[in-house]
Amino acid sequence: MVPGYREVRQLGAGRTGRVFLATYQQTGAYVAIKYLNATLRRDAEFMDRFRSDTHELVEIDDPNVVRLYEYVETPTRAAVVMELVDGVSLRTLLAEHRGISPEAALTVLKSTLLALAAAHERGVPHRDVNPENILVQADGTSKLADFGVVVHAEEPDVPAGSPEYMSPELWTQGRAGPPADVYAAACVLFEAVRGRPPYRAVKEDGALDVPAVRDRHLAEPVPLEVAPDSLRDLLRRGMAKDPATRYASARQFAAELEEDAVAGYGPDWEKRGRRHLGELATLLALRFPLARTERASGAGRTIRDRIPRLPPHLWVAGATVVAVAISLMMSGGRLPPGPGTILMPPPKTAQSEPEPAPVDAATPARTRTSAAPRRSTPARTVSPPPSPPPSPPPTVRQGGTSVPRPTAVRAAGIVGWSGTAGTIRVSADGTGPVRLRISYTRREGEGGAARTVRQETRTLRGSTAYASAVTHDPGGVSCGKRVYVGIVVMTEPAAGNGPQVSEVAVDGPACPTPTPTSHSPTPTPTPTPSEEHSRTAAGTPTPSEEALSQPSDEPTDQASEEPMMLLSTPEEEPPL
Ligand SMILES: Nc1ncnc2c1ncn2[C@@H]1O[C@H](COP(=O)(O)OP(=O)(O)OP(=O)(O)O)[C@@H](O)[C@H]1O
Repeated sequence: MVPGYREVRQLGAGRTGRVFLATYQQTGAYVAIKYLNATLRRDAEFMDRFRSDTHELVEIDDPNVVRLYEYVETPTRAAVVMELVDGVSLRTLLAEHRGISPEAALTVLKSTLLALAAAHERGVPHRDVNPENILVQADGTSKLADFGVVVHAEEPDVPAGSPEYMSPELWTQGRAGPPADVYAAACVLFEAVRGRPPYRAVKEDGALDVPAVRDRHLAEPVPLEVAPDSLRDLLRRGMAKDPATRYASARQFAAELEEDAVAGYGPDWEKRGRRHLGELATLLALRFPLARTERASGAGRTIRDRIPRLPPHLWVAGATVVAVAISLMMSGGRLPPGPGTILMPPPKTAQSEPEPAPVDAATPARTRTSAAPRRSTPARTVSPPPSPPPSPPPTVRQGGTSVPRPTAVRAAGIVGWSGTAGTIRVSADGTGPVRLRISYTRREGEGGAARTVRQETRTLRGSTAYASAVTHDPGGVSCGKRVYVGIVVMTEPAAGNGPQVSEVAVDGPACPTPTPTSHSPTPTPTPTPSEEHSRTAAGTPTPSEEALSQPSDEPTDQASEEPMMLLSTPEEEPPL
């Protein structure tokens, strides 16, 4: 294992290695660690190139790129320590939902192209852009992972990469570079809207027919006829067979995408796209890396104990909120109990416990490239000593390289959620930036599915304890109807207690009672016991709600600097 980190559980394994969820021991911040597999480690050419790429990659601090914190190489391991993205891959999302809306597909593509532009401008191609390497978060933003980590094919004469996304010049001349990345990104756009890659061919046994896929990339026209009109130009130029007629750069592709998207879908296209993506990702929240974290380590044993006593009407399920709420509980979330808080029972079937992570603590670190957030000095690679020292060096960095110190978010919580207002509290172990991703949901009645009606992102910085007020217009409620208005809060870096969710019932006004014949007075509706835990849509705000209310809270998907109240005294830390 990488010195200085504690591995929590395996997140998955692909063709290039295994990925673990881990914490940085000094701060408790979550990270993801990828161990490159033996095939890659034995490939001297790959390793030389990858080592040199990491010098550039650690310097890239871009919201569209999964941040690379450290690259650590020992005689027996090569590990990439990176930002943990609490989300799902675009591959998983597409497998569940088939195609996504053109706006959502364009949103993902724009982020991917901006990530590529950031890396290309530092001279680093990605080499394997495909839906597995694009990670989508609950707020609909996405990040590109795995720069430079590309596996060689087992078949002879097949270049490294993923055949369904490989450009003609990569097939014929092995030329990986920015144009090939642009081509692959356009293939991802096609797959996102159609639910399948542009060129597919399978053998009788169901395995990919690689030579047939190659031929189709080389000779078959781009299947534009099955793509929405507004995407055709982008696909035509993005997937041009000749790199000279393709977009000149990822940045140019992104700029033209913006123009076409505005022309085709209006100025709000990205807001809608992100909202759609966020909804789809949120439905898969149980698969987020932090969804099972504390349960896996045993800390979730008292899940039932943490469920506040709720009236029966609050034990209701809407698809989105169920998913998030279950993930919250499985991650050991502790919501402040209150009448407006909704929590779901844990699933009936137990999830299997994770495999213990491989431990390699005795192996001395030999090469280490690292980045601390906002570090300005270039990363350095330490040359391996002639022979490993007899005992492992302390986890202190060799050669003066620094270790990442991302601010860890200890906990987040939602206090006093009323459907129209509430306060999000966040405690962190440092003053570095913490992004709050807030989604507001609404369900029509008990059996209704939750819809995300609004999302916003805020950035908190400069303190270790925050209270950030939110206000929300839950919309109208018809007479005699009840809706459930929810708030889902995630942080980046991910909070130690996982995503937070709270939901309240909001009742519409009483319907007028029909009085067919007489002029007898209309009976006053008697409040049901459950109404003690609801508030009416037209209800008068309580004094505390008034105190929290802010002027019109326009929906925004843009990151914004949040004016906030800083809590400086320890007792004012969130009650989490
Ligand atoms: N930085 C990260 N944060 C959160 N999850 C991650 C991160 N990097 C990878 N994962 C997840 O870990 C799992 C394994 O990833 P890995 O990159 O090894 O496989 P892959 O991308 O599916 O395949 P390949 O190795 O062929 O690129 C995937 O589910 C992926 O979504």
